[in-house]
Amino acid sequence: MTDHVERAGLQVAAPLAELVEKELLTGGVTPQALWDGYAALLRELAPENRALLKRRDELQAQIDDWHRARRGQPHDAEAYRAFLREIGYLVDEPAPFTIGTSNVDPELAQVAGPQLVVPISNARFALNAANARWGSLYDALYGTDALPGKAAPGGYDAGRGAQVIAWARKHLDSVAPLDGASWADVTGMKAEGGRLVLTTGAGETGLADAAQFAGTSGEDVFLRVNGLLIRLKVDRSTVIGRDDKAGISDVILESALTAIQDFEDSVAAVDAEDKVANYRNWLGLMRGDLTDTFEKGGRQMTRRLAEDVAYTDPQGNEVTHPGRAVLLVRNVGHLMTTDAVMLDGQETPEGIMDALMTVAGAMHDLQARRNSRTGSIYVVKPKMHGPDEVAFAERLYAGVERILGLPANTVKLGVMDEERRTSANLSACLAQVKDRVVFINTGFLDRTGDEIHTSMEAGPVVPKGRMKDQPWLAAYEAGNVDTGLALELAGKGQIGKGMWAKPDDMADMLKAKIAHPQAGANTAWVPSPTAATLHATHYHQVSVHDVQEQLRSREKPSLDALLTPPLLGGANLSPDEVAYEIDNSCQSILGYVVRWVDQGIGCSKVPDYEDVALMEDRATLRISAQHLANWLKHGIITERQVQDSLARMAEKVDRQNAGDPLYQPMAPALDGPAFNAARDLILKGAEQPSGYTEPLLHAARRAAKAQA
Ligand SMILES: CC(=O)SCCNC(=O)CCNC(=O)[C@H](O)C(C)(C)COP(=O)(O)OP(=O)(O)OC[C@H]1O[C@@H](n2cnc3c(N)ncnc32)[C@H](O)[C@@H]1OP(=O)(O)O
Ligand SMILES: O=CC(=O)O
Ligand SMILES: [Mg+2]
Repeated sequence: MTDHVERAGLQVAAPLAELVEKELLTGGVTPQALWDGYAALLRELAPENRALLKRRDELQAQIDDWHRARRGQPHDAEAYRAFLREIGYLVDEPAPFTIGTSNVDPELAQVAGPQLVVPISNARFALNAANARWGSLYDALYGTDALPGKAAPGGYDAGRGAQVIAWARKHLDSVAPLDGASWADVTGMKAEGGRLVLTTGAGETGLADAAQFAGTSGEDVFLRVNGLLIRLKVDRSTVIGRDDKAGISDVILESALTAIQDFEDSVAAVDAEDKVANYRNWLGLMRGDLTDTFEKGGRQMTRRLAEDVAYTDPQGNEVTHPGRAVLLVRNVGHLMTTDAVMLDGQETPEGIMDALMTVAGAMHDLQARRNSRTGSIYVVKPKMHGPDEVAFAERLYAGVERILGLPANTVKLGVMDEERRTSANLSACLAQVKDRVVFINTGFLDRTGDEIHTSMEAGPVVPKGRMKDQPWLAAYEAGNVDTGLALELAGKGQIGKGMWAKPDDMADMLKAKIAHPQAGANTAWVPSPTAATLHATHYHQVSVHDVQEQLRSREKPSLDALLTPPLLGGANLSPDEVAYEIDNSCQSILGYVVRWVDQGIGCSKVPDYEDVALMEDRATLRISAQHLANWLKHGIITERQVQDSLARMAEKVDRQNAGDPLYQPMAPALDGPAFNAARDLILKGAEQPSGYTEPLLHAARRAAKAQA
């Protein structure tokens, strides 16, 4: 274990003490004030944190007993609802209130657009995410499967280029139409008398909606569609601009309005060294001086944060527009403890450490205001169960503000709606943070894991692929939007939707993810900058504001629908279906866990059973592990089948990773920390707290690090 030093009665890992004392603090906060405040906060809150986790376990035990006693009987929605109310899982609706969060940047409060998520552990990616505010539509279309076919290798493929240009022109015709002409006819563009004048073969024309003209920079033209900027880059010196009638060399979209720098499910951080490296990346982003030097395409390059974008508006004013996404930071949840800070010989809650360290780091931005122009600090809090846990978060961040001398509610909170007890009591949860909440996001991946775990004893659940058709999911997604609208979150923050987990499948994303703005969400998660740029086109097509206005009057989904467990019931599964499901889940569990445990990679593109690259993180792992644990418990599958599948799938995963020089094969030994963790996640899945994967993953990664 890392050396510890004593600070205000705490045992603090030496690298963390060094970070705090030499780099982290600003705004007149002294190390002594921080350590004193931290110790007092821990004495007050750590016991409460433990009590909240105990309460989770008690409720789960009562729910398990209820289901066991009714095994084989049909689901009785009324009795179940009454029972959940009696045990305190369901609480009363709060007294009427509305959300009162203020000082929120327009990227969260007013404009609808994509939200990118990125592991904080990778500086190169973290910088890229910040810079993903702007992305080339031409590149996003050219280099992915968004359009049929593929670019021919070696140099610019003019045929592919023509496809890209045609798509982009058609898109502009649909979202920024011209008066009686097509963008494909345009041969020149100029600003004249505050209007955009476009030359075509048939003469001059303008935008059908003149207000969509946002300005110019040199020959470049800026349009604004539903609040998002589109830059038509004009450069006849490039291969594309030279052959383009209007000289347009690229169409650059305002893409990731916001990005979440993630300390949670996409990273593998298990000790003080890992945490400090991650805090340092966040600090660099907040100071604005983070850089990363790496080799790409045989060339050494250094990545740094992008500059703002300047243009002249139609009235002739010089405008500076952000060049970077507004960054939020996702802290860990309430579950895990850390030995980076010990109190009275005990590990302390990691969430308390994250709160203090990430908010202290973000204070560097409060002067410069390069991230938040309104002087806010945006924290995302995951995996909270119900109003008491949200109230605890409120006290935690209020306590952090006091220690750091920040005005109340400087810290804004994004609440992940991703545990069932939160979805079922969402208004009561938000009442606890009503002046700080800045987003509610349906983290449907964790939510699916919790759905399975909560009803573990109720019976076997449907196959993973059928989860999305279950009543609870529709009620959850709609209920989140309806609650956000009813509490007047619109205009003050984000009503968000979940991740697109197939980073290589952009054609499908283009078709499917328009459903998110159409459902009234003013943001939704994407896994990469390219996906952000393509998803931005959906917000051009859909006015989320108009959708939200229409949704206000719809009937709220029923609580009973939300609480209907996704059970298989009498449905029969063929042996082939069962076998496929086991192999598919074992393969994805192994594929993810082996990189997590052996290499400390918390989020990766894992080739699935059919070699399709899927984004896997801890939430997708939680689903697969809980799913198999549930089928095992109810005899749909046997332990023997799981063991056999794990052995076969380990060989498959070894083959899929054969090209990675750092990879340690799991077969034939099948007894390394990674393989054992994967097996335990299934065989001991039912007894993991809320079905979480962190305890087993952390233990295995620490063992692997110790072995190395
Ligand atoms: C349930 C939940 O909690 S979901 C939230 C957790 N999930 C995430 O955070 C997903 C984030 N995404 C990722 O980590 C990555 O996209 C992965 C791991 C899925 C795929 O990574 P890779 O295989 O390396 O991606 P790929 O090779 O397609 O792209 C690499 C390029 O895209 C960039 N990139 C890819 N994803 C991201 C991202 N999320 N943010 C910033 N840049 C990114 C890389 O920086 C790289 O560009 P560069 O070479 O110029 O630096
Ligand atoms: O955090 C996101 C999720 O889907 O879980
Ligand atoms: Mg989650």
